[in-house]
Amino acid sequence: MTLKYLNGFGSEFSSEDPRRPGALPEGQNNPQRCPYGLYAEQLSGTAFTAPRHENRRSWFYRIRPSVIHKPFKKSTRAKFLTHNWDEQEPDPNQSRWLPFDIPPAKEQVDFVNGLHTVCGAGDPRARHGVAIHVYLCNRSMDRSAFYDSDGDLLIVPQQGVLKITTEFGKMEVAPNEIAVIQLGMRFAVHVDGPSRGYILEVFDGHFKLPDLGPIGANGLANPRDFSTPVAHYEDLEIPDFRIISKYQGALFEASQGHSPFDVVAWHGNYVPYKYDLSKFMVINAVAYDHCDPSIFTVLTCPSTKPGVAIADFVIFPPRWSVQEHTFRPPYYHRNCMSEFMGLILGSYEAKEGGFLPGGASLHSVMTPHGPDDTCFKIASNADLQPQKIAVGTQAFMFESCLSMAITRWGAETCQKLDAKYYECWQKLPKLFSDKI
Ligand SMILES: O=C(O)Cc1cc(O)ccc1O
Ligand SMILES: [Fe+2]
Repeated sequence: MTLKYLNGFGSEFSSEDPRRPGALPEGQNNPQRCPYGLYAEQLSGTAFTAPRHENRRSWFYRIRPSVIHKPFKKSTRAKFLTHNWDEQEPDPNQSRWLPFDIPPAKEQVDFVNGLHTVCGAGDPRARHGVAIHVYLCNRSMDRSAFYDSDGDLLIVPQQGVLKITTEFGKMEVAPNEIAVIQLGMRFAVHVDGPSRGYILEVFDGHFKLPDLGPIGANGLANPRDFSTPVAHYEDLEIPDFRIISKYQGALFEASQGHSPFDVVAWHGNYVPYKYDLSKFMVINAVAYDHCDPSIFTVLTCPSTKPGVAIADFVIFPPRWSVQEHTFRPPYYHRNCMSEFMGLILGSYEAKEGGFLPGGASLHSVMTPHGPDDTCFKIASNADLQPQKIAVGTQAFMFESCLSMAITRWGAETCQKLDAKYYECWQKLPKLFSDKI
């Protein structure tokens, strides 16, 4: 079935399941009795009093209000989900992980159980911080839904299509697309087989489109290319349906006797959405020199300091490289921000090998990094013709102003950390001479 979507970013949407025309109350949010005997429920994504341009909320018209559930109890799911940033000694080294293993078919793992935290910083209780997780799973969530009370989730599938049922409706998210499920939104993930991807969780606030400054009114990720599901309800009595909440870094679950995906109509501007990365309008240098990668920012979660992001989601899309008299790959650098990178498809221009789809790297605050020796040699001697950076590649970066710690799972348990990563720079030659 081809799913329908509503297009736009930050828009006021309204949607009604076509099976119940007129379900959305007209002219008011809280009629004394809602159409079809539905309950009205508001989901607030910002403080009631947030300035109008930032205010986010949606109204659900649902078969039962969310409050009908038994008490939450501590959950034993997702053993490697953590916000304990003190499990390991701090490590300023360059880190690179080989592709994370998806569990074999004999171990049945769903999206929630398959959440593994790699690194992060901050505290959801102070509502400030980030966590970077990978999901490694092979079966669909069954009679359960998940929501995050700590932050927004930006989900980057690398292998396998995610079929995400949300309170707002359904969306399908394939590799090279992303989904954002914001604070508190309930969802369940169905998969067709082995599935792997990355998740950026931000505790501070919501993702925005970056300002475009002199770029003008159009470019980068265009608002009309973001897609939000349309209302779709199920009216199901299900004994012991589990609502799983991530709350203050731990998982809790509550039992209820019905599906939470019972929203017949909704309206508002606080919604889940997806975006196809191939739609990104790439802008870059067309004369000389290497632009900073902020030119590829898809979404940003700003901090309170102007221009400084709690986390940016940046991609490295296929594009033409045309700069004259320029070393075209990423420059060598040390950054006051943390750079976590992953690879969705293909290969990354600064690394010839070792950085593979489904793997990752972390270059922490002020940790030096840049092209490996092979890349340096090739790029320093290349004939600078216009060159297409191959279609079928997509690396990305979660860049954060926070100094992130690696978890025990990331450092040890996953057994994917490449102890030889540093070697890729050791053969960089000394080229210094007395000739200019
Ligand atoms: O380190 C990286 O590979 C990411 C990156 C890419 C780039 O083009 C410039 C700076 C930068 O940090
Ligand atoms: Fe970098």
